Amino acid sequence: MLTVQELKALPKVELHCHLDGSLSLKAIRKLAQMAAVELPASDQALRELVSVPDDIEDLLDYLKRFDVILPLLQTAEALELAAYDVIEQCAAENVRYIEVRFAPDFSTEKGLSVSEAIAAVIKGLHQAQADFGVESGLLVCAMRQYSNQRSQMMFKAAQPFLGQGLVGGDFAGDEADFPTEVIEPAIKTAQQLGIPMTLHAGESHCAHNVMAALALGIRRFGHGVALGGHVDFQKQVSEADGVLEMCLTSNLQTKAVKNLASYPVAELLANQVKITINTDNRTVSNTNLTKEYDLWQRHFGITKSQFLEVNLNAINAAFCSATIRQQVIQDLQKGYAEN
Ligand SMILES: O=c1[nH]cnc2c1ncn2[C@@H]1O[C@H](CO)[C@@H](O)[C@H]1O
Ligand SMILES: [Zn+2]
Repeated sequence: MLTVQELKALPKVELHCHLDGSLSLKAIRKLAQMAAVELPASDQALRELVSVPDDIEDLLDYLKRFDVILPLLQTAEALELAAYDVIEQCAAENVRYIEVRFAPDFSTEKGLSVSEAIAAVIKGLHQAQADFGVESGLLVCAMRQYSNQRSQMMFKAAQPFLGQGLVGGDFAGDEADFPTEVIEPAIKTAQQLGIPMTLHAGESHCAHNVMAALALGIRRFGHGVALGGHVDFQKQVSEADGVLEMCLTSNLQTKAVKNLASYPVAELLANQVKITINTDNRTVSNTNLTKEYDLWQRHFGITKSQFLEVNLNAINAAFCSATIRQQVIQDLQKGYAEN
């Protein structure tokens, strides 16, 4: 087994990380100061406020934790600082490329436009790239519980940022009550606008949401853990070269799986489904990528050469440019040979 230090040093690629769920306590304090919001004085109390305990009920319960952070992300300055903060954390665990996602519609409460919100996050990502050398791309999340019209407006406002830092789109939020069929019109609009799409699907015991997304031409699935036990579906995903953005700690917390033993890693690997390892929300889930890798090696016996494969799956499925892809593949191969 690799030590935590060795895991931390390995170059990594992450495809599934929410900006609003991944802020350091230091950044949260700074943002609260900027928004004139009072926070608990002790870091322990603050962590309890912004992270989930183990005994939450489900995804909707999990999503309530974002209510503390979102009021702090209502200005361009705040969003820029937040994006910079997430990349700073990624640099500390040698992430070479990351796709960071957020919902612009959640940052318009105080009059910021969707375009201004996106521009601010991209500015923070670019500044951090210059300072820390971590390549990144932005994904905009539409929310499943919003109307198709609202999501379509968001994607239209986002589209001009493609090639300027924006690399794709997503749907997050309440998957159980708003299945893929309901959001299909907005997905199609995004695709017509040329926005590469990933989708939270198969997170809330709804394997069919993955299949519905696959039928729409989508090849990246946030979580996809509900495919466990559905061998036919797994084979279809594998044949279509689909990739799962798996987030173990988050899935245990939201009860997407009952326990570690029922996490379908062996099954997915046996059926050649490509998987990637991600945090989902560093702060809300109280994790980081190194911790996730450690869980994967401890509980599923994933080896160093499999970690390389997982990272190659990620960079090959990433919505980055060919130049970045080549550079990151080189970094991965060099890093795994050396470490
Ligand atoms: O695991 C998840 N499943 C579904 N939605 C999520 C998850 N994590 C975060 N969000 C939602 O995505 C928004 C934009 O980042 C967050 O505000 C949260 O509501
Ligand atoms: Zn997510």
